[in-house]
Amino acid sequence: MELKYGASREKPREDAAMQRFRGHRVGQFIHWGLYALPAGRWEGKDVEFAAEFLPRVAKVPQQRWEALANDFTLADFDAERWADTAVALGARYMTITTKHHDGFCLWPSAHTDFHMGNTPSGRDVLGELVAAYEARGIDVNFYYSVLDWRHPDWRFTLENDADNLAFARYLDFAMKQLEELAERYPSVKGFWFDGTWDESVKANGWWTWEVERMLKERLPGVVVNSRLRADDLGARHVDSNGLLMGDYESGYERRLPEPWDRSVAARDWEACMTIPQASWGYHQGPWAQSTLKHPWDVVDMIAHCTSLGGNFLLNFGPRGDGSMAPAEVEIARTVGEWLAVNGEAIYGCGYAEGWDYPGWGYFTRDSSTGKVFAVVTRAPASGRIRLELPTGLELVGLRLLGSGEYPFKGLADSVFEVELGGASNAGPRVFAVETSALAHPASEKEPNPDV
Ligand SMILES: COc1ccc([C@H]2[C@H](O)[C@H](O)[C@H](C)N2C)cc1
Repeated sequence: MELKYGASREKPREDAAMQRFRGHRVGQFIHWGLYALPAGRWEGKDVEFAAEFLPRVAKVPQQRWEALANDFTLADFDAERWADTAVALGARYMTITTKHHDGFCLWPSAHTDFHMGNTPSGRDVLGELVAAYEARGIDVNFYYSVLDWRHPDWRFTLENDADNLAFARYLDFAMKQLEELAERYPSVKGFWFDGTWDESVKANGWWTWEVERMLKERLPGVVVNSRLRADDLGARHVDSNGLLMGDYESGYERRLPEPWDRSVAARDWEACMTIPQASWGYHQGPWAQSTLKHPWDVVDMIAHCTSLGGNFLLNFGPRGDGSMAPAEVEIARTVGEWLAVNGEAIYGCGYAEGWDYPGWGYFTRDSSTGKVFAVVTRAPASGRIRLELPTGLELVGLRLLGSGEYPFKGLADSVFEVELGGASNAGPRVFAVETSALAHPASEKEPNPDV
């Protein structure tokens, strides 16, 4: 159907900026704002919900929430140290909450009084972060919440002309803030929009289309997530013709494509994930701190995303004083040490066409060399894995990344067995799989009676 504000393309972007984003595969998400000060606790009680939702869940009066800005002293905030955690993690990009749902801005915005300029330090947090991360070769993306609980013209729904007039003023305010971000920080590589699920935004698909157009005009190459977009009819992420809006699908929030489904690889996409079970902002309570993910589970998620051509954005919630949470830094370090040895199977890699899902982990393929990797994240109880190659190929070599050649046994045409040899304390093993065409044409694989 004819859409004015639908998808701007039918196929994935292939320009250099998008190829760079796609090849990053691993990013560091950061949620930081006033919510890090109470950190999930209000009036002495733990509120067992995402820390960044505290003002809503605990029904904090607006003035009391705004007064937190006076305590936002950045006593222990050091952009260099944050950037060092991204290096430790092996992240190639970082996405920072410029403004979350409470409306507080991490930059001195000219369009509101609720920003860093009106805090004791007055520091431009975004400016310091952009400098520190880019000094380490790490791209910076901006998260921006369209939803704004504080702005008087925000509306969840549009019930009457007064609502429409107010919300038009709000959209104008938000457009001005986005123009301001593009103006002040022109090296930013992407925008991650959030807070676009309400009826008010869905009824203004034109505005979401305009935002994408404005940003791409001012910042050529900039990457925009699908979560910004609504079309003429209010369809989100994917337009009413079934085409992806924005440059990559960003619907995977605290979840990955389950079950593993090769059709996901047809699009660019990114999954974002918390380290605690369910809080993006730092939550000090045992409700959050007792649920931190194991580094090897994070590695499994990274390999899962890569095997389906997606990026993985792991979230960090710095504490109210600006220090990173030690437990999160430790997880970053362990994951980064794994990536330092095995990143060859992740960075610049994607879906391995023709290689079936093996069950014990994932196959990935280097998008430029075609080299295939086997990432064993769920070693079978037998201690051995079966490598089933695409028909017509034979296994001529296995190289355990970080060590060297690895033995295997041929069981039949295109089926090989690999003895893993006990658990590895260095985390999931990765093999580079070298193959060549079978000397004799292999018989077709046994037909699978279940299909
Ligand atoms: C359940 O409804 C939600 C869940 C998460 C969100 C926000 C989180 O605060 C975080 O910013 C995440 C990326 N976003 C979707 C918003 C609404």
